[in-house]
Amino acid sequence: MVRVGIIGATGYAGQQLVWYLNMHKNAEIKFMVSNSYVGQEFSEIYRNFKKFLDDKLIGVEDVESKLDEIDVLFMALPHGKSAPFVKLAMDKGIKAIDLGADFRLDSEETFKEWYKDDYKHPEFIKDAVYGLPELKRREEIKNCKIIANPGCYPTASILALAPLLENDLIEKDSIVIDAKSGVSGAGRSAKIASLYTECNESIKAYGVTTHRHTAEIEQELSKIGEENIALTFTPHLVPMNRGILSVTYSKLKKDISEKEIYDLYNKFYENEYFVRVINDLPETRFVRGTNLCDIAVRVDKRTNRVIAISAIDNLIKGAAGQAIQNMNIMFGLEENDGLDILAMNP
Ligand SMILES: NC(=O)C1=CN([C@@H]2O[C@H](COP(=O)(O)OP(=O)(O)OC[C@H]3O[C@@H](n4cnc5c(N)ncnc54)[C@H](OP(=O)(O)O)[C@@H]3O)[C@@H](O)[C@H]2O)C=CC1
Ligand SMILES: CC(=O)N[C@@H](CCC(=O)OP(=O)(O)O)C(=O)O
Repeated sequence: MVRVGIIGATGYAGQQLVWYLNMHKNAEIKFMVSNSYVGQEFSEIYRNFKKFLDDKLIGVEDVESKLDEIDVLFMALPHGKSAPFVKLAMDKGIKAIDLGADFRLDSEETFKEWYKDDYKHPEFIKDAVYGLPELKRREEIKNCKIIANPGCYPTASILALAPLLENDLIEKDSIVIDAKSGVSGAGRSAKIASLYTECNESIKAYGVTTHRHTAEIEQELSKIGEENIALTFTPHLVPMNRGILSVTYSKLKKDISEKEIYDLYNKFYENEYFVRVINDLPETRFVRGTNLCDIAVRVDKRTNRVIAISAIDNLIKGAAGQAIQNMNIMFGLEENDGLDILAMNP
């Protein structure tokens, strides 16, 4: 049994972690931490858990004394807030999985440029592994102390583009990513932009040229493509609760058929339980509630562009599901333990 603690259990990503871990046969939730609801039952905040998980939430000041009870500490906190808890976990020799961005970027300068903040504990960057298992990082994930769990848009976008770069099929300065997210991606805290009246019956681009996920996507794609990649990433907010659709465009380097590209995608993802390379175009409703990522590709012969499209659930493959997938690898469990769920549709 893997014993876990969750800080930020009351946020959207945190409650999704709780949902999956609560029914994970090989994991046991030892404590859940909140900032605003200390002393209340978890099921008072998320009433779908009533009778199934009524444990009381503890405060951040109690975390240190509870670390002896767990094997791994999950953090689903605003940026910059996880690093001090990671330090506590490292001091106790406990593994840490951060759903935020505190250890995702390899360079302190890049972090400062995109997050307008300093890395809180840069001494741990070397110990953190970017936890996207489908990039063939399982050995590193298994042996590391800290998982920097990828962001939601980066997960969808990197998985869509990785086989093209691995096979050197595209011009590296030609990548454009047009991605759309449901509103839960913005978290549960009150913000005017997330109000029903602000986002219902409307769609908008935001963070154009400035979204911090650009750096994360560039970092990981540059490693696969073995050269520095700069790309255009434009996120959009759409009026649905969850889901990300990432539509990527890049210029092909050579004449290659759609069928040949599909063969390369199928080979790249042939042993990946959570990636489905599909012929139909991905839709968020078919991955909703799951840890799956659906991917399809099309070639536009007129422009010689390849369009790779992916769909994920931002809270699951884009956050909590991926974090549990990483935990499963770290603790030698089956990778799909507790995550073997299909979308309920309609
Ligand atoms: N939403 C998503 O789709 C995704 C989110 N993530 C990442 O996961 C993390 C959490 O995001 P999300 O769940 O959306 O955010 P929410 O705003 O929904 O939740 C934030 C959580 O952090 C807690 N918190 C806030 N401030 C503090 C503090 N100073 N000390 C301790 N706890 C604090 C809140 O506690 P309380 O409720 O008690 O106030 C809450 O549990 C972020 O880093 C985000 O980037 C990653 C991928 C996808
Ligand atoms: C719709 C929406 O607002 N989405 C969030 C992405 C949240 C996320 O997962 O990213 P991090 O973990 O890197 O914060 C945003 O664009 O900021």
